[in-house]
Amino acid sequence: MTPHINAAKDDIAEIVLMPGDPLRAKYIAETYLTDAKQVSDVRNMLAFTGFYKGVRLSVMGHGMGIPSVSIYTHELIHEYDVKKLVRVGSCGGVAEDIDLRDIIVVNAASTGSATNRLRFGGYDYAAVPDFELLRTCWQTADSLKTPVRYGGIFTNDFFYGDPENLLPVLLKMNILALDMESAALFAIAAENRVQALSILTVSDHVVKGGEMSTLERQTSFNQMMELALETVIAD
Ligand SMILES: O=P(O)(O)O[C@H]1O[C@H](CO)[C@@H](O)[C@H]1O
Ligand SMILES: O=c1cc[nH]c(=O)[nH]1
Repeated sequence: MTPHINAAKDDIAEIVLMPGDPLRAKYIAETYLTDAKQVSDVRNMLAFTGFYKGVRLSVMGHGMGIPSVSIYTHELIHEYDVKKLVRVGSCGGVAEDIDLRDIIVVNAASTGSATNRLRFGGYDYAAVPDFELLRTCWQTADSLKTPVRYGGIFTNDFFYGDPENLLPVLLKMNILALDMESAALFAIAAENRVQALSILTVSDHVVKGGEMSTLERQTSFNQMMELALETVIAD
């Protein structure tokens, strides 16, 4: 057990799917896993373990922002020997040709957070997902015929009140969307030699407007969940 996870060591699988929202974790477990049992509830950051098509895996919320995802992924890797972490999150669309409900598979995550720079001795770290997992996801999306966009996102420390110069540079550099965790997830995975991937659904568009309801965010990311689940069992 850790300060933030009260599962017994063997109660967490080597593969963990991670939405920000613990209720989305509950939804995934109830909808897709067989023999799912709740294995952690500290701070209501619910975790479940069960089977998807015979493969044992866990689903756990990671909360919002880099500090939160960093705590949970650190504990999962160091105390529970987790080897594969897949974020299944929401994001804010930025690029003009991105629409509400689009699925984005992140192939690079820039960030304004100082954490990766500190981790990387003051240099600019290129935060990328695990290539094998990314390749499996690409093959899986192809075989499921799931329309997916691949591209760079920006992991933001702000949800409200972005610095004024942020949006223009994101548009200039063809950043597809904003989230608040992927860049740290990729760096932590690389540092610990485990695999990470981030699949996001566009829940709102910061330039064009429009947003999904809270209930929709909790429950209607099914295509993304199926892509993530089929990817981890194929990898
Ligand atoms: O829906 P999740 O996975 O939490 O992802 C996005 O939503 C939260 C902000 O509302 C941040 O965590 C951001 O990364
Ligand atoms: O990080 C996020 C997620 C969804 N929408 C945003 O604007 N930002």
